[in-house]
Amino acid sequence: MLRVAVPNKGSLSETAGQMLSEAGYSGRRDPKSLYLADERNGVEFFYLRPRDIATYVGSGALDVGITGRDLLLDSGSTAREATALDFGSSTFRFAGPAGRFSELSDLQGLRIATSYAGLVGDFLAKHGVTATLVSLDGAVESAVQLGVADAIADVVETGTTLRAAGLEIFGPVILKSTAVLITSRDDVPGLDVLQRRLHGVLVARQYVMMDYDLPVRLLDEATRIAPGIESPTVAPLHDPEWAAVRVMVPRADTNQIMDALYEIGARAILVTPIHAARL
Ligand SMILES: Nc1ncnc2c1ncn2[C@@H]1O[C@H](COP(=O)(O)OP(=O)(O)OP(=O)(O)O)[C@@H](O)[C@H]1O
Ligand SMILES: O=P(O)(O)OC[C@H]1O[C@H](OP(=O)(O)OP(=O)(O)O)[C@H](O)[C@@H]1O
Ligand SMILES: [Mg+2]
Repeated sequence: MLRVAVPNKGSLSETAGQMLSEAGYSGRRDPKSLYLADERNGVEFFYLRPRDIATYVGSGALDVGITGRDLLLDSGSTAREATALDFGSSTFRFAGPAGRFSELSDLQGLRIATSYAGLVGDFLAKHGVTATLVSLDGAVESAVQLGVADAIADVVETGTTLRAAGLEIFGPVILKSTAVLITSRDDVPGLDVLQRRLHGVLVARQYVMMDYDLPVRLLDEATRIAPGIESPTVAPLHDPEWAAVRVMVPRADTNQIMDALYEIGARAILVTPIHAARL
């Protein structure tokens, strides 16, 4: 059985569970369960703290896991990123009292609070800055007001937490993070199926199916607007001058593509969601 680590709590937990469920795997009913055997799919799920997942996967105790790229790098584990999963996106940034800092070298000799000492320590060393890291478990934004640090380095999503604490970001982007599938071996039986299924979920979320009718002479022009993954499916209509076209388009571009197709003469343009995909 493939042994998979899944976040049991925190920002990544709910969406990771949803993705696995959309990929056809069983999910735990009790949010406190730490283990589930999905016999039908040949997979065992271990629900662990996201921060610990890279350690389990890197050691070989578990085959694959879902965690954050920032947590993977912070852990120093030998596990590697196999697939980016397109949720739980954030940036990792330095922040300090509004107006006080403008560049990385301003941190020389100061105290930086963070829950990601490995990641921040590596970044500072690479850029030749020496600072004292103050390791905290969370709610790092309060560290400056409370006087235990001069600046912080933390996850920023909307920036609301920073602003509320009177802080602003400065200096280079330390990391762009997202949820990732990690592994330390390529030869695990069942890993390819898991990856293909998760990729299918991403495709189903990122694309919609578009159907429309079009005069045959306009097919090339329409294909330039919506080329699809391989190429659109074209079927004849009873009227020999018209065709029915079916094509996948990126969900985010749906309305622009519909407008452009209508403009050149497409009619009966219909959009439907994709529930599952295997490309
Ligand atoms: N707004 C966010 N806040 C925190 N983490 C986020 C956010 N958006 C994405 N993430 C990602 O979630 C992961 C953090 O996992 P973690 O378990 O620490 O979640 P958490 O929401 O901070 O939970 P907790 O603080 O209760 O432990 C990191 O990879 C981080 O980049
Ligand atoms: O930019 P924002 O949208 O405000 O989100 C970022 C905040 O969210 C996370 O905190 P979390 O709720 O995980 O608490 P924690 O700091 O205790 O982990 C993170 O550590 C930041 O504090
Ligand atoms: Mg947190």
